[in-house]
Amino acid sequence: MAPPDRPLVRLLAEWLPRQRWFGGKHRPIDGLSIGTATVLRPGDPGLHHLVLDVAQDGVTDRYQLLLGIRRDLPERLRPGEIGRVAAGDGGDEHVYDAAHDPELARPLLAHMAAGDALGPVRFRHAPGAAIRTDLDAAPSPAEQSNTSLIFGDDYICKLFRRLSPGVNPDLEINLALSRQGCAHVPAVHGWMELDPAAVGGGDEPVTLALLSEYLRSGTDGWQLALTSVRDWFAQPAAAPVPTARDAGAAGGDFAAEAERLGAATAQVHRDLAAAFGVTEVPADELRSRVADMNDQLTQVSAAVPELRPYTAAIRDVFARCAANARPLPFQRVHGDYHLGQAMRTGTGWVLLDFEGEPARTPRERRALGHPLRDVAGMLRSFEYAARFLQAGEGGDAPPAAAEAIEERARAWAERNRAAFCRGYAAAGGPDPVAHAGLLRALELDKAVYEVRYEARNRPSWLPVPLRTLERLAG
Ligand SMILES: Nc1ncnc2c1ncn2[C@@H]1O[C@H](COP(=O)(O)OP(=O)(O)O)[C@@H](O)[C@H]1O
Ligand SMILES: O=P(O)(O)O[C@H]1O[C@H](CO)[C@@H](O[C@H]2O[C@H](CO)[C@@H](O)[C@H](O)[C@H]2O)[C@H](O)[C@H]1O
Repeated sequence: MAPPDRPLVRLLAEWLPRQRWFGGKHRPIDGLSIGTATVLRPGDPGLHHLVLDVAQDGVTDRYQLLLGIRRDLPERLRPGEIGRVAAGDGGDEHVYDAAHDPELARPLLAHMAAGDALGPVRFRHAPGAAIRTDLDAAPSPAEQSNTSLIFGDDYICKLFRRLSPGVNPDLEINLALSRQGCAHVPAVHGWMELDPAAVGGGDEPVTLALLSEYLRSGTDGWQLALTSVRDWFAQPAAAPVPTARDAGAAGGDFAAEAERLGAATAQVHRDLAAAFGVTEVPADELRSRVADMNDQLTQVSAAVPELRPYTAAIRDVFARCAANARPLPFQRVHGDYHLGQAMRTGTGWVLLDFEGEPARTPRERRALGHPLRDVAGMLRSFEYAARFLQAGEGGDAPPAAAEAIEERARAWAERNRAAFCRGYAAAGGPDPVAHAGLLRALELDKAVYEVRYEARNRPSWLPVPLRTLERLAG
């Protein structure tokens, strides 16, 4: 038998940067230590909850890991293998990411149903929730900033990978919206949290996981939008280039859904305002936000040279927004709103993932903002859907065909953007048309964020936000 691999912390430091959800892939790890280690299930297979303190560039971020330990690792669990460590008896055992092990996921439900506390890890259920404990888990195919487990047809349990101090806004907002009777969020059944004393204090427990109703009939907005774009591009090449108006004649039109999504967004904004309040902020506050937008622009153009041709034009738009600043109503918003954060179910649109942008600080994620910030996020997403397929369809096309594809992409995006804004305003949201300068600045700010996000996480997608910058910044 081969000798055991290196000590666990060394294995983890090598394994972490390869994970999709690891936020520090672009920086070397200077140090890694285990902050807390809690046995959730003894034996073989064993389940341990770890909080990892990862030091990078003078900043320590906290991640959580459900660590599985098995003497023999079945083939199906190999993709999650971290390595082998020495066992107490002189032999060795496999350590792996247990988020993908159905046998080890079941105890999480049982602990939530019972409201257990194991060391600093506490399991909670929502008032009145009776959690089923007989369900097996399968990993969600949608691996994004976090990792989710799907329990039968009933629950989805999101494990927050990077931990922020205090209550995670996703739990905080979902609970608050449920209390408002909001029809556009999934029911919360339970959650996991960490005693703050175990990680250096703080008043609030640290949210570890969120167990929600699984929307089994739902399809996420990104997939629906791509299907529509695909239909639209599949029109015969000889057909006249469509305008935004006649894009609706194509199969798979998305505009009616975009309009309904706009209306659902306005209703959620209204419920957020009712739950957390609205504050009228002075013009100076908006100018200070624009200064933050300029700071982000400076940082991203230093790191991503492809952004530099657009920097001056973006700054001009930001400057105009600051010059026209006036008092505005600010409130809690979604904060990272895009088509992948909304699911169309049999009864309507449901909004997901109120955690805010993964690269932002906890303070920024909970900060009040203008609701058009979310509108801007979704408008960007329509551009993404149109341009993402355009890259595949138009990549090798001769210039004339590429131009036709570009016009089709633009027509699809324009039609759906307009429909979303119409639905949003008709349902009582601030009219996007009446706030065009603010909206354009917010869209550009999101596009700059996306340039950094893609450069760090999915470099092959970088052309997607860049492709829209010329028009948006011009
Ligand atoms: N309640 C739910 N029911 C069904 N699918 C869901 C649910 N919540 C999330 N999903 C699926 O998981 C994906 C990622 O969820 P999300 O909360 O956005 O996670 P992340 O924070 O990792 O981005 C969504 O795009 C959706 O496809
Ligand atoms: O969903 P997350 O909270 O993980 O958000 C991050 O990842 C998103 C991608 O998964 C990213 O969204 C960008 O790509 C989407 C298509 O995949 C597109 O619809 C969005 O408009 C675009 O911003 C999001 O920005 C990031 O925070």
